[in-house]
Order: sequence, then C-alpha cells, then structure tokens
Amino acid sequence: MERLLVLVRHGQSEWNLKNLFTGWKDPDLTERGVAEARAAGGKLKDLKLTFDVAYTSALSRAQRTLALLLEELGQPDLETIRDEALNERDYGDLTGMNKDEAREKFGEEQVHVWRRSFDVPPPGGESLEMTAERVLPYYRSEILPRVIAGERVIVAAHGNSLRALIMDLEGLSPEEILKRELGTGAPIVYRLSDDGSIASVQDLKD
Ligand SMILES: O=C(O)[C@@H](CO)OP(=O)(O)O
Repeated sequence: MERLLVLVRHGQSEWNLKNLFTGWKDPDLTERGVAEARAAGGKLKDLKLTFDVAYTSALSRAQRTLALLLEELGQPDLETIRDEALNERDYGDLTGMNKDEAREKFGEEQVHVWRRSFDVPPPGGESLEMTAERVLPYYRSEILPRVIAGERVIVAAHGNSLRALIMDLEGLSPEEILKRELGTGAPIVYRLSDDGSIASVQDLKD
C-alpha cells in the first residue's frame, strides 16, 4: 500500500520579502509567493500525485499556498483541515523586527541560534523544541494515522513548524536540524513504511 505524505512550506510572504520575523503574524503571499504555490502544484501534477486530504495552519500564507497548489493540481475542493498546531514558531519579541537589524543589535551568532537551534527560544517566543511540542502530537494523532491507513496526505505549513516535524520524521540531531532550511513553495515527497518510518524522500526544490 502506498503511504504518501507531502510537506510544503508556504510561498514567499510579504514579510519574507521585507526580511521581517513573522511567526504568528498573518501577512499575505507576494506575487512571487503565489507563483511559487502554483509551481508547486505543477510539480506534483507532473508526478501525477493526487491527495485524499490536506492539512494546513491557521495562517493565511499557508492556507493560500495550499489552495493555489490544489487549484493547479486539479483538486480545488479537497478536504482541508486547518489547525494552529501547524502554525509557524512564535518569534515573540522579535516578531516584526528586521532580521538584519536584529543581527546588528544582538549579533549574527545569537540570531542564528534563535532562528535555527533546537532548544533556545527567541525572547518571549518558542524554541523549535516548543514548536515540536505542539506539532508532533498533532501529527501523530491526526495526520500519521490517516497516512498509515493509506490516505494520501499533503501538509502546507511553515519553515519552522515543518522543521520540527522533519527533525522527528528524519531522526535528525539538534546539530543536523541547525543546518536544515526549507525553501518557500518547495514540496518534499515522503513515502512511509507501515510503521511510519521513511521509505523514500524526494525534495522537489528548484
Ligand atoms: O520569520 C519567520 O517566521 C520565519 C519563517 O519566515 O523566519 P526564519 O526562517 O528566520 O525562522
């Protein structure tokens, strides 16, 4: 039985373009982000993939990415479940701050640690570990059972909420996840074994 799980980060957002820490704020996609979402649908269509259910966050940049992707794929009416458990990591006091200004203010290394480490939260925000504490239970209780049952599932979410899931899925160490980046609008196609472990991964980034 095929067990298909596709993860895709939202297309470029207006705050990505402005290089601002976004977290739980809700900017829209840029025109480039819209194009990336449609292109992601095209890549999946070229692979002749279709889905039985979709999951996304409570934030519109992910929801619109999914809707545009599904429209391109020819599945505009696919069952779609939205949950804030899949929201981006909360950047706390850094939210809305320009990332270059943050580097000037706090130093390159400190900002890198806040952005990409596993267990160091930004001031007033969530570490990746804290993000995983809401993403993983949701994945294990709501998403994984449907994948194991043979439903083809796509999840459109965010850079860090997906990094939290990928760290668990791929068994990455805190050192390995530090280096893992997700491109905007780049689907990752996982095929899972019956125990939920990975049988194959295909990264469709450009
Ligand atoms: O600002 C954010 O919410 C995230 C994703 O855009 O940024 P970073 O990639 O720096 O974690």
